[in-house]
Amino acid sequence: MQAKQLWQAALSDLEQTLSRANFETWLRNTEIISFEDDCATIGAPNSFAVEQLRNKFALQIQNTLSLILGRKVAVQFTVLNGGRRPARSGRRTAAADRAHAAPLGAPGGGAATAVAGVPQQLELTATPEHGLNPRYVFEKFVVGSNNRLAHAAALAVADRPADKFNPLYIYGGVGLGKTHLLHAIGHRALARSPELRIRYVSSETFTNELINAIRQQRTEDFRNRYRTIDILMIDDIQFIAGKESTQEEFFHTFNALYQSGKQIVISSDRPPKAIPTLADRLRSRFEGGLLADIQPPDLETRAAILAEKGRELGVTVPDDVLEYVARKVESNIRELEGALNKIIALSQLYHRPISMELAIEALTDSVGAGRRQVTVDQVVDTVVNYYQITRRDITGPGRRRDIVLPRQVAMYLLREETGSSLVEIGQCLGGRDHSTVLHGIEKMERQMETDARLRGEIMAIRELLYTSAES
Ligand SMILES: Nc1ncnc2c1ncn2[C@@H]1O[C@H](COP(=O)(O)OP(=O)(O)OP(=O)(O)O)[C@@H](O)[C@H]1O
Repeated sequence: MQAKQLWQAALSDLEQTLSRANFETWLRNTEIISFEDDCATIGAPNSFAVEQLRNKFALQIQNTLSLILGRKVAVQFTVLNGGRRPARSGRRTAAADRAHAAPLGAPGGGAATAVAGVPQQLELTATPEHGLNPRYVFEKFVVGSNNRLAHAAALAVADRPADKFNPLYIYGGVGLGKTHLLHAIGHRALARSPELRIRYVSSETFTNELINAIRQQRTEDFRNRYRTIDILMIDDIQFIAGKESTQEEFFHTFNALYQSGKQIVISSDRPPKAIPTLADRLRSRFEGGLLADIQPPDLETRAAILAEKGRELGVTVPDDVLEYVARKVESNIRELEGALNKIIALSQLYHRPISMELAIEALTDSVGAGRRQVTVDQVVDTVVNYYQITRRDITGPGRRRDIVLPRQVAMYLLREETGSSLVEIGQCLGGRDHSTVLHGIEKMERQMETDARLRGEIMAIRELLYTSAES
């Protein structure tokens, strides 16, 4: 379990530094198999995933683990032999099988075993039919003034679908609990009426399923599947904005569900009117329901959330530590959890009690260190070297594609790796307007969803960046 805590802390970090698509595809379903002699053995569900991890993410994973522990560690990858095993044992779950798996062939291997008192809630698998994550329930959602309306509306929808708030559109910044609320609606509605057909889906999944259906000439199946759902929850709708055929299909799905009295719940990082590429008719449909925002939590709510996360992990965290962490990480709850996970990981690895001293040590060494370690100049230099252009090219007025792409990559990486504001990024790239920077970043995010080559380039630049930042 100590190894498991370490991996959980690393995943929290990686979730923030990798794109969502990369994290969900390659990292989400990994597990740590052993951590011995400063070598972590990470298991992935199949050999293709192992290859991807080894080729594209090894360095970043190694750096993240090294940062958490404050010393250099090695990493190796292997295929999990428990995760996709045919269900021979009948009653036992795949998770239980994994927990009792025989050594997996890694040096000193052997599955991590649970430590008494620490629940297995870190298991992040979701059941396939409705896509709900068992961790995200109302009981574990802390209500504060920042999310009160969204929480109340979500409860009402779960208890009386398609009654008052249809669609329910929940919006707010990254990592503030939108996904958690969507899943919670699904769990509660199912607990009340198990016969309901419920589906949680990210907009990427919706888009991919649509694309596959078109490719396989099975759009009719696709429509039938979606139009017979009682509660459809679609996460991060901003990603379908700009994708015309997806929007078109979603519009029809939306109408079909709405007209037959079914509930639709949508989440986004911003209100409909702030998504310029959203088709007008979709925007007006969304605005016809309830728009509920989630703001960043205040200090008290942040501390309460941390206490809840500690409880979930079966760990008692002293109040002063809760407050310290809550003061240190202000905006993003995912980051808040990551900070707590790191403290717990250190405490378990070194057999030290959770104290202010340990918390200060853990957070000074590693919270956000992956990001803060690199400077704006390092990012720009690494990008221009990688694309073999000059600083003058990237800061100048040139509009050639071979200059515009590196410039937008630099915008994206400056935002992701240094946390600079749009205005600061614009300034360091030749005095560009913040809206140009925003456009550049959004374009990269969209393109990365479908363009494997661009994803590879960005990954390679990131690796160079961290390698050079280390030396
Ligand atoms: N009020 C809360 N109480 C307890 N946990 C919370 C709360 N809000 C967020 N969290 C936790 O913070 C983490 C991030 O939340 P979530 O994934 O729901 O954010 P999000 O708003 O969907 O982010 P994104 O914009 O990246 O999709 C989750 O682990 C979630 O459980």
